[in-house]
Amino acid sequence: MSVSAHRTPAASGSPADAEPLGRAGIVAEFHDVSVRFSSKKRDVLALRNVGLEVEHGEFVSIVGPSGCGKSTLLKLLAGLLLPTDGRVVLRRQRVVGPRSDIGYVFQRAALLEWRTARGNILLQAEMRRMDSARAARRADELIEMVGLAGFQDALPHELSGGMQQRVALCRALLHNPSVLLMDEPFGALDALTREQMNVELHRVWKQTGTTVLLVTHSIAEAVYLSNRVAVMTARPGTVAAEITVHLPAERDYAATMTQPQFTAAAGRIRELLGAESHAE
Ligand SMILES: Nc1ncnc2c1ncn2[C@@H]1O[C@H](COP(=O)(O)OP(=O)(O)OP(=O)(O)O)[C@@H](O)[C@H]1O
Repeated sequence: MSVSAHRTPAASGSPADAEPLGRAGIVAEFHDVSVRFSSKKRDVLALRNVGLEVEHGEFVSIVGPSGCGKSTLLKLLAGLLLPTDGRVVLRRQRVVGPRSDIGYVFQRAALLEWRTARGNILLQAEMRRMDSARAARRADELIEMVGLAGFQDALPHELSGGMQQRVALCRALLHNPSVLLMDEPFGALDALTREQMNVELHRVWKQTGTTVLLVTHSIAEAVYLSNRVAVMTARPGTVAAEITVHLPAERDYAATMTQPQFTAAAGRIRELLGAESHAE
């Protein structure tokens, strides 16, 4: 199938542009980005003129109607797709192929069944040929940080869904990526586990200082976790509004849910999404 939003050639990734682009302090940039998927059967304009910037250390969530191109945005930043128009920039270099300086967490943990939790985390190190002693130290630190201590030798089937996602999170953070991309990482978990994972992710984000771009369908999750929430329109998706979340860095879950800053941000996002779902 020929698609105009090309999958990028494997194992490219070296930035073509030597001159740094964009502004210092901005890690990820989408400039006027459009993506069209064209095949004999279908022609889909998935994204239209998307503009978004993510600062170093920021936590930005992306919300929007189903099919508006949220996952496509993450794939563009990872270099797994190239835009039809516009420019995607990561760490001041244009994305021209798969980038190794990102971490990716998906809805399903996708762990190797025959490897222990620690073995799954260290897979990242093996694929990247990282120094094994350093990787092992980092894996142990992360296991401790996400509360998996005592389960490092468990096989995936011995872990709950939440624990499996913690393993996936450790695996994605092992190489200290410049951006952590998370695509509905807690969508398959029950509501209570999801809340616990939100609290843990917030703590891990504060501890590591990693820049995070999270795709979610949960307004509460987006507001609780983020500095900023980008709200997208229905397809062709574009960023309709950016809501800054004015919450303290310390966020107790239950208390946060009732804070006026939380309800104001969540209400505004709900309004914007409601307007979208009624749009033609
Ligand atoms: N590889 C592809 N080839 C053809 N069309 C694609 C491809 N990837 C995505 N699309 C289309 O692009 C649009 C955006 O898809 P995407 O998965 O980015 O949306 P999304 O907002 O993440 O959706 P959801 O919230 O339902 O997961 C959809 O219409 C989808 O069918």
